[in-house]
Order: sequence, then structure tokens, then C-alpha cells
Amino acid sequence: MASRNQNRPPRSPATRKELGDENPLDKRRRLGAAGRGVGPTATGQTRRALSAVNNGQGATAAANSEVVNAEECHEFTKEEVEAILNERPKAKKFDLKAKYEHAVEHNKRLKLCVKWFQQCDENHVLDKEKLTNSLESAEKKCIDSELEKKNKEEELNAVISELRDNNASLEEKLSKEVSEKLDAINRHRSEIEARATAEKSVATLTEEVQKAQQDIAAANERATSLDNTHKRLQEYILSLQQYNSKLITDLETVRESLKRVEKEKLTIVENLSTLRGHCSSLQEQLTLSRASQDDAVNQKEALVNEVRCLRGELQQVRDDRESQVSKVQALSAEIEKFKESAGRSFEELDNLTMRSKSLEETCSSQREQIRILELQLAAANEKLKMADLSASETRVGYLEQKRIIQDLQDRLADMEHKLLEGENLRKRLHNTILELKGNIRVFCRVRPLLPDDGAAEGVVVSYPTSMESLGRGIDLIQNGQKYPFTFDKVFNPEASQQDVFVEISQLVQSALDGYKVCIFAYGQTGSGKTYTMMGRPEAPEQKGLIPRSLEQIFQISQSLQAQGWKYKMQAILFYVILISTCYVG
Ligand SMILES: Nc1ncnc2c1ncn2[C@@H]1O[C@H](COP(=O)(O)OP(=O)(O)OP(=O)(O)O)[C@@H](O)[C@H]1O
Repeated sequence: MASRNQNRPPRSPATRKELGDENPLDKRRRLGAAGRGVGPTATGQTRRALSAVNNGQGATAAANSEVVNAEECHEFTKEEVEAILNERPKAKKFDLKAKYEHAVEHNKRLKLCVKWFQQCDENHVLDKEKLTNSLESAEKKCIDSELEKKNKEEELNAVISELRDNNASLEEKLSKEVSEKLDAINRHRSEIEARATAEKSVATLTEEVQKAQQDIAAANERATSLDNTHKRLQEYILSLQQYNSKLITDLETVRESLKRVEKEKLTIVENLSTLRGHCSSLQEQLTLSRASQDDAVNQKEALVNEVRCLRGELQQVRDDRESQVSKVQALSAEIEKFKESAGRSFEELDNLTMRSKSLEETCSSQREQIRILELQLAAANEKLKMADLSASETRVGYLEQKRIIQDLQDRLADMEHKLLEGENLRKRLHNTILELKGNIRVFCRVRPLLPDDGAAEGVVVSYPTSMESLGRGIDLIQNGQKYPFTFDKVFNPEASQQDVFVEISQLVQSALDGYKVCIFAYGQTGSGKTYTMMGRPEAPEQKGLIPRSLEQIFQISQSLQAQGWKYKMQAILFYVILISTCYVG
């Protein structure tokens, strides 16, 4: 059977109050312990839902007795009461039996409802009695507590008067203590200052401590980083070893680029020499133009002197002419006088006319001379102008040439600088490669079998073909056991003198770059040391390392001399120590 309370929607307390049918259970809760034991729950009965009230129909007769017990304990809500009151028979109009049954059922429920109301009323009466009892006891308690309160008030007044006395004495004490406190404050201030200085010193000390701690931490970090770098270096060494083998392959490409660089260098050197030739020709031109300029200057000076002389002569001639003209004027005045005096003597007149004619002739010749001199002066001036023009032209040309020479000298210096830089870069790269390859390198050369060696008894030497030791490893086989060896390079019997020299030539280049280099051969008697170092001079392709190195040294030193390098070679003493197994050069 489903619980009714579960199906019924919850009712708010406000609705109950509106209805005036406050739930007795709520009421009991309000009253607390006083309300307990009153009402149907006090008997321990459980309150169950009244299914007959809700359903109205379909309740079986067998269950009715049980339902009635439960119905006696049921609590009615306002809606339920209204539902019961408003309930109308649902049977058909003339179904009297059904109507009757419904009326019986309805009547039963109404009775239950009335019963429940009566019970509630009884409960309310009981509650009221309880409440009046408790009110009386509470009033008694209140009177007792008021009496107690009065007693306590009297006690408290006595205590207050005592406290006031105490307060006055305490105020006196307080004033004393205030003065003491001021002293204490002053002392405290001085202590604070002292403390501040102490704190400062503590702060500096803590800073120092922190610094020291930081230093320690940094040292620890450095130690760990050093450990790490040590590990990394070990790893790096391993990687370098791998890288070294890779470099050997890269070396070929680098060598090619080196050759290209050297070719470029040669072209630069050629350009440099042509530029130098051009520069020298320009300098010659410059000296020639300087000489021509000097000539022009000398010519100009001579012409200036000549013009000065001619000007002097012209001035003199002009003076002469003026004196002659003044004389002619005087003579003509005399003639006039003579004519006026009416011909004193005709002879004198003739003489005078003769003299006058000759004077006029000299005058005209002098005029001619003056004209010629003026023409000469104009020509000399023209020449002077021309000389000035040519001098200024030569000066301009000279300046132009000087500028070109300066340009060329700058370019030359630039080229030389670039060449020097390129050479230094090449040196550094070359020697870095050599350092990467290893400062100490050991090569192994296996000579071919000679007729004197006799027939070979099986294979005693083999060359591993693995990538790791290709061209670097050699296996010696003795009594069926293999002994592997690894070198920087292994030359097999087919390797030519040139092949060996290719490896050595880089060291010779290093020696020319100013690094100290030592090459020596070591091996058993008859193993081919002399052949490798000296070779057979009669056959050019079988020349050894020493003649090839010397050739390289002279060749490169000559080519580098053009770049301004100076090599000083001294044959101090070339030791060739052949101590049966060792060859030191
Ligand atoms: N790579 C080679 N190719 C051809 N012949 C060789 C080669 N190496 C050495 N020989 C020959 O082997 C012989 C011995 O060589 P070599 O005299 O150079 O040996 P060595 O080590 O200088 O001996 P020792 O220590 O006694 O002077 C010579 O006849 C030489 O021509």
C-alpha cells in the first residue's frame, strides 16, 4: 500500500494558519516536552494514510476493518475536509444502490473527520491546561529571579563603591607609572636606535651571508656545469672522433675549394702585377708631364723677360719719338721764325729742310720700329697666354694623373689587404683542418712484395672494408689469428708516391704558414722508409717526400714573394738519421 503522504502535495504552514486548523503535530513541536504524550502519537501508534478517503471506491470489504483502525489515526487537511464536504455521488441518476453505497461511505468518512476534530479539540484543552501550569511556574520563577536581582544589585553597588576607591588609588599609581613609562619610552627609543644599528649590521652580515651562499651556489652550479661540460666534452670527443672521419671525406671538397681559392689568388696576383705595371707607366707619364710643365714654366719665364725687355725698348723708343717730335716742333717753329724773318738765308733753309726731312725719316723709321715692336709684343703676349693655357692644362692633367695614381694606390692597398686577409683566412682554415685531423698523425704504408721477399705464404695482410675503418684499418694475420690495427690513414701497396705526398703536402703548407712541423718515417729494415722519404730521383714519378716537399716550398715561397712575403731559408744541416729502423728528417 502506497503511503498517502507521499502522494499528497506539501502544504505550507501559512495555509494551515489561514484555515485555523494547525496540525496537532506542529503544535506539539511548539510546546516541546510539555506537549509530548498528548494525542494519538503518544500511544506509539503509527499514523497511516486513509486510502478509503482518497480513493473512495474499490476498497474491499476484507481490508475495511484494518483501514478503519488506520482511519482513526488519520489527520485531515483542509483540502481533504473540503473534498469530503463537497463530494457528490458519481453514480447515475437512478442508480440508487450506488448512491446509497456512496452515501454510506461518505457518511463514514464524515464521522471519521468529526471524530478527528473532537480528538484535536481534546488535545487542545489538554495543551491549554499544560500551558497554564507552565505559565504559573514561570511567573513564580520570575518573582524569585527579581528578588535575586535586587540582592545582586545591592551587592554590585557595594562592589562599585569599592571599585571607585580602587580606581582613585589606581589613578595615582597610573600617573606614577606614566612618568616611569616616559622614562622607559626614552630608554626604549635609545634601545631602538641601538637596535636599528644592530639590525643594519645584521642586514649587512645577512647580505654578506647571502652573497656567500650565492657564491657557494654559483660554485656548486659551476661544479655541476663543469661536470656537465666534462660529460659533454666526453660526448663531444666521441662525436669529434666521428666528425673526424667525416671531415676526412669533407677534406677532399675543402681541398678543391682551396685549389679554387689559390687559383683566384693567382688571378688577383696577376691583376695586382698588371695594376703595378699600369701604376709605373702612370708614374712615368707623371714625371714626363712634370718635365714638360717645368719646360713650359721656363719658357714662360723667358717670354716674360723678353716682353719686359721689349716693353723697356718700346718705352725708350716712345721717349725718343717724343723728344724728336718736340725737336721737330721746335724746328718748325724756328722755320716759321725764319720764314717770318723773310728768308735770311736759303742755304740755311735748305739745310734745315734737309735736317727736317732726315729727322722725319728717322721718325718714320722709328715709327716703323715701334709698330714692329708692338707686333712682337702682341705675339709675345699671345705666346704667354698660350703658355699659361698649356700650363693650366698640364696642371689639370697632372692633378688628374695624381688622382688616378692615388686611386690606383688605394685599390692596390685594398687588394693587398684583401689578399693578406684571404691568405690569413686560408692559413687559419688550413691549420684548423689539420688540427681537427689531429696534430699527431700516424700513417701506415705497406710496400709491395719484392722478388727477394720470396713467395707469400697465404694472406698475411688484409684491409677492413667497414665504413668505420675504411682506408684507416689494417689486419695482420698470423697463425690464423687476426690482429687489427687502426691508423689515421693506411696506404696499400698500390699507393703511389704522389698519393702519400698529397697527405704530407698539407703539413709542408703549414710549415710555410709558420707552424712547426716534423715528419719522420719509422719501420723495420727494408720496409720502405728510404723509398718513401727520398724515392728514386731518377724516375720523376717515384720522387720521395723530401724532394717533393722542397719543390713545394720553393714554388710557394716564390709565388708568395709577389704578395710581399719574404722567406729566408737557411740550410743549417739536414739530418738524415738512419738508425736501422728510424728515419728522421
Ligand atoms: N712502395 C714501394 N714500391 C716499390 N718498391 C718499394 C716500395 N717501398 C720500398 N720499396 C723497395 O723496397 C726496398 C727496401 O726499401 P728501403 O730501402 O726504402 O727500406 P728501408 O726501410 O729504408 O730500409 P733500411 O732501414 O734498411 O734503410 C727498396 O728496394 C725499395 O725500392
